[in-house]
Amino acid sequence: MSDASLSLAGAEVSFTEAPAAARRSGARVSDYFALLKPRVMSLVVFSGFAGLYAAPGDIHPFLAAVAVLCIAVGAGAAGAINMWYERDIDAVMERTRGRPLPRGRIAPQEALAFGVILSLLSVMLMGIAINWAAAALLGLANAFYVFVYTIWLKRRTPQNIVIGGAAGAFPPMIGWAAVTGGVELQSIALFALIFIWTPPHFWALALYRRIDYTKARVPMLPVVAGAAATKRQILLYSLVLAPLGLVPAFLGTAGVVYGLVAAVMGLCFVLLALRVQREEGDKAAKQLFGFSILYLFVLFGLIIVDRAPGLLTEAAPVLAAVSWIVG
Ligand code: HEM
Ligand SMILES: CC(C)=CCC/C(C)=C/CC/C(C)=C/COP(=O)(O)OP(=O)(O)O
Repeated sequence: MSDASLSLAGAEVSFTEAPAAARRSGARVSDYFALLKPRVMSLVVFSGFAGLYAAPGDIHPFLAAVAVLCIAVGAGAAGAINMWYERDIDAVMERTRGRPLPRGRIAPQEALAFGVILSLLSVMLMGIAINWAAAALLGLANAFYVFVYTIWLKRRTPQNIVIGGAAGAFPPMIGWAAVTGGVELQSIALFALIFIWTPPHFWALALYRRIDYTKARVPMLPVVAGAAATKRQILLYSLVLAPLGLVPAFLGTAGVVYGLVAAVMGLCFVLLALRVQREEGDKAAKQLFGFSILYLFVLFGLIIVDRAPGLLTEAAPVLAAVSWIVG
């Protein structure tokens, strides 16, 4: 067993590498599943499906399911490679030290092989079964997350997620391309929505997890520029996001119900960002992080529902949640 320790901002941080034997044995299906970052993947799959569902044209339901599976596996595989590359910082951060690699449940080379093989399989399957435009976009998103965000930017600049966040904005565009075979203004608008949503989504979390990032020496904005500057940036992006959320309604990707809900939720987003700016503690930042996730789920949910009017009644719980938050 090897112990490692490092001194950061006056604090002694130590972590322990798991024994090699533990790294080789005992990996369960659940450990491999955890490598796919399943909770983040849920929203990736949802937004990818919304892009597919909203696109003009027909796709056989079986092929639609294959396309969504490819998006899910491709995104999860990128997450596995990200966890392989970041196993050193994941071992230091409280939020991530329970992951399979720092816990020694899976050997690093196995995680890497798992991620690379699934990445290649998802892109190949998308190309062969669906079309090569969707496959190219999936490969690009995967490479962007691994090479641009994880390897190049994350440890170098506080703008890491502004640029690298493009990776997570691809899924609706991939879903759209699975149906149409191309990229159009409407799918670019869905991409832009997630792209601008990502910085407030992540900086809200980074605000209340900044000790973790300081320990791990990751130059996230709250660590490098401080809380006040981060809060100003969050507000700025929220002010751009609120009107951007309306664009799918203007472009006809979604209807009036979507437009109204997007307006209300955009306003709530800005109000919460203002609260983050006013408050000293972490409570408002935690609320904004949670709300950011609800925001995307609801908007992309309504893009789906607007295409299938019969589903509107099934969206009642979501609308109830929105009115609860507004109230
Ligand atoms: C570079 C861009 C992004 C960064 C840096 C980022 C960062 C994070 C982090 C650190 C977490 C906590 C994860 C955990 O410990 O489970 C998180 C949670 C989450 N993210 Fe993001 N995120 C980004 C983009 C996205 C995108 C594009 C989506 C989906 C469209 C997304 C969906 C989610 C969801 C659903 C959660 C909640 C998971 C949970 O329940 O903990 N994120 N994000
Ligand atoms: C192929 C495809 C569609 C890819 C999309 C991948 C995707 C959802 C990227 C979003 C970026 C993300 C979740 C970053 C997590 O940050 P982090 O890696 O810094 O988080 P961590 O600290 O939890 O590891």
